[in-house]
Amino acid sequence: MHNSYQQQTGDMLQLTKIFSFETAHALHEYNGKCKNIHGHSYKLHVTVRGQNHSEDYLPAPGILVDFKVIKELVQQTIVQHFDHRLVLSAAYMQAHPGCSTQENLWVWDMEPSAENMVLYMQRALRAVLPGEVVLAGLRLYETSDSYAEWVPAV
Ligand SMILES: Nc1nc2c(c(=O)[nH]1)N=C([C@H](O)[C@H](O)COP(=O)(O)OP(=O)(O)OP(=O)(O)O)CN2
Ligand SMILES: [Zn+2]
Repeated sequence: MHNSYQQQTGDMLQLTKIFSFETAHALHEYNGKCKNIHGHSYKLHVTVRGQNHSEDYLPAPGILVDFKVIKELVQQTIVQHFDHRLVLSAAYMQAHPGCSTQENLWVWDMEPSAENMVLYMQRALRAVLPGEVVLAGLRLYETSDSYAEWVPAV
């Protein structure tokens, strides 16, 4: 008899935690309304998986990594930095110098598109994740029907 977590199938055990934050941005050289400063209620889905899949089940306390640990790490490395911030590229700032007086401004070398944000987030998070888990994916919803996703190379 096998327990619920069966190595024989080669199945992967993953955990996902979802975060929300509000960020304003603009896309330099974008041909459309997103060239102007506007905000999104972002949703970030953070998925981790275990490094070691040799057990039929997880011994007590039965968890891969505490959801609380993921929560604290993501809050510290991502949410705190993005929430209620205005993210603009250096190129955008050069074209719109008046924005520099904004107290919550965060200037990036790159454009703060969903793609570049998720790339930044995977770098930041992979640097702090505990050894027993690896980052298996990040999905950043900019709107309810648009998201950028990072998945590791196989
Ligand atoms: N590949 C990407 N395309 C777009 C990005 C992005 O980050 N990556 N970003 C934007 C805007 O910042 C914003 O997301 C657009 O929001 P919104 O206008 O609400 O989205 P839609 O165009 O899908 O909404 P409609 O209201 O249906 O026009 C644009 N593109
Ligand atoms: Zn936008």
